[in-house]
Amino acid sequence: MAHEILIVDDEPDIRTLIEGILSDEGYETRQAHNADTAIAAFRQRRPSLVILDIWLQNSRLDGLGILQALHSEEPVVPVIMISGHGTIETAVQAIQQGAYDFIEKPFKSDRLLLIVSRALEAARLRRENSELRLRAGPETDLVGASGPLGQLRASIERVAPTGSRVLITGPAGAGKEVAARMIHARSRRADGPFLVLNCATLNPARFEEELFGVDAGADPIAQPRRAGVLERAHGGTLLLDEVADMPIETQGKIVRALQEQGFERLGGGTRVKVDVRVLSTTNRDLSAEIAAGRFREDLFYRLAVVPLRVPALRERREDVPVLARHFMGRSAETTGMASRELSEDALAAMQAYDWPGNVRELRNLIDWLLIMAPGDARDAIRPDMLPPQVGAAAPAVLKLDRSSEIMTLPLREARELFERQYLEAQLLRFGGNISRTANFVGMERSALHRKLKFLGVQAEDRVAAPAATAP
Ligand SMILES: Nc1ncnc2c1ncn2[C@@H]1O[C@H](COP(=O)(O)OP(=O)(O)OP(=O)(O)O)[C@@H](O)[C@H]1O
Repeated sequence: MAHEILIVDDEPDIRTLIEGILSDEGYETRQAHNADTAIAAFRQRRPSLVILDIWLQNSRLDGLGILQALHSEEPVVPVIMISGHGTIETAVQAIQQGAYDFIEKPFKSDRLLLIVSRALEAARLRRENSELRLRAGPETDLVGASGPLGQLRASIERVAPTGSRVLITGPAGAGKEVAARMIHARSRRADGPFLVLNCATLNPARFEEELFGVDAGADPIAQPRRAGVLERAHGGTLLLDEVADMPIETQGKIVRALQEQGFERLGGGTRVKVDVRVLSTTNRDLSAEIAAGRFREDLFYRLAVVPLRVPALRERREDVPVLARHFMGRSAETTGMASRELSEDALAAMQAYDWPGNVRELRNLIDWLLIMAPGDARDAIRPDMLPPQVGAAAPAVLKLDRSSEIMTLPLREARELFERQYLEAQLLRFGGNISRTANFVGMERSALHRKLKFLGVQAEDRVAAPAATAP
């Protein structure tokens, strides 16, 4: 089927010109002239791609605003910005906010067609990649080498065989679901089912039906019996994902179900006895939810028999290289593409970045790099191939070639500047741990201490966390 492209520009001539170029190549097109018509057209039917002018007259939002609105609904549809004279900076900003590329006015038809076909190809690969990832099955092991992750793994190994209920907290994308799958996989229920009930996306009106199931109606063909997740998870594990979003009325019912290891189906009242281990996750502060009257305290104590916390990725930067290589391997395997090396400099830049989206963001970045990074599969990924927000976090020492500051200094000061930046970057990589940093940079611990003091580098001397041990 032909790709359909939405052209958003306030000038009818430009829209007609672009439409002509695209339809000669067999693309279908639609047009919009301002924010409202663009968003309406987008909602009416998702296009394969959007070509979007930055500066629009008589429009509620400019190109950047429209980009944000479209991406909040559908982040995978590629958007190509059209920049006029004086809007290049905005175009660069648009790329930082997720636009695929930009094209400058006046443009040649060949260039437009090239960018369009590349954007469509990249979107196709991304789609295939995530489909393949789903087929490859979810992770059931927390990958990582840092002290905090080692401690978490050790706690999981200890709690998994006990059958206790576990509440897993931590920020979005940090790996809470992976931790839950790991608990199930290492428990005596490993051969039983593992089901996830996402409390955040479920319609509150359908919650109890999903949880407890429904009895057959008077006419069982019209309304057959439907088992809920508690029943289907019998002999296995049920994960209540984002449990803070469970409606308060349902919370009371689940307390009773947990207490009695049984419940009644809706619509008929058949009593069902089940043996299910319940795990739950949340990225909210449940004590604040309890104080605000949105979460039942008795449910909290039932779910949080053992509380576990998955730390944010920026609290365990040592995991970044291990995870990045792991995802590169997995992504290459599932797509059949050749895996790419990640240069030490690129990994150091990635370690310095704060990862607001945590491991999920890192995983998506690796998928993106495998498909989009320029150069041959044999070339290592360098820091300049990283997206701007990640590259910008690179330690100053990696950008020396771009800064002329060092050339204006006498040797002693230049050396000190370099040493300071280099050691700050290494400390960041090793999570502030002096022993590991000293080991890596090839200095005695005490000598490194002295050097840091001399250079005025603040260093928290954290002791290496104990390695993960089995119970
Ligand atoms: N330590 C890890 N090892 C391997 N993969 C991981 C790890 N942590 C996270 N992932 C991967 O990162 C992605 C996000 O992880 P997960 O869904 O477990 O996060 P979450 O904390 O449950 O997020 P949310 O709160 O948004 O549901 C998944 O693709 C998962 O496979």
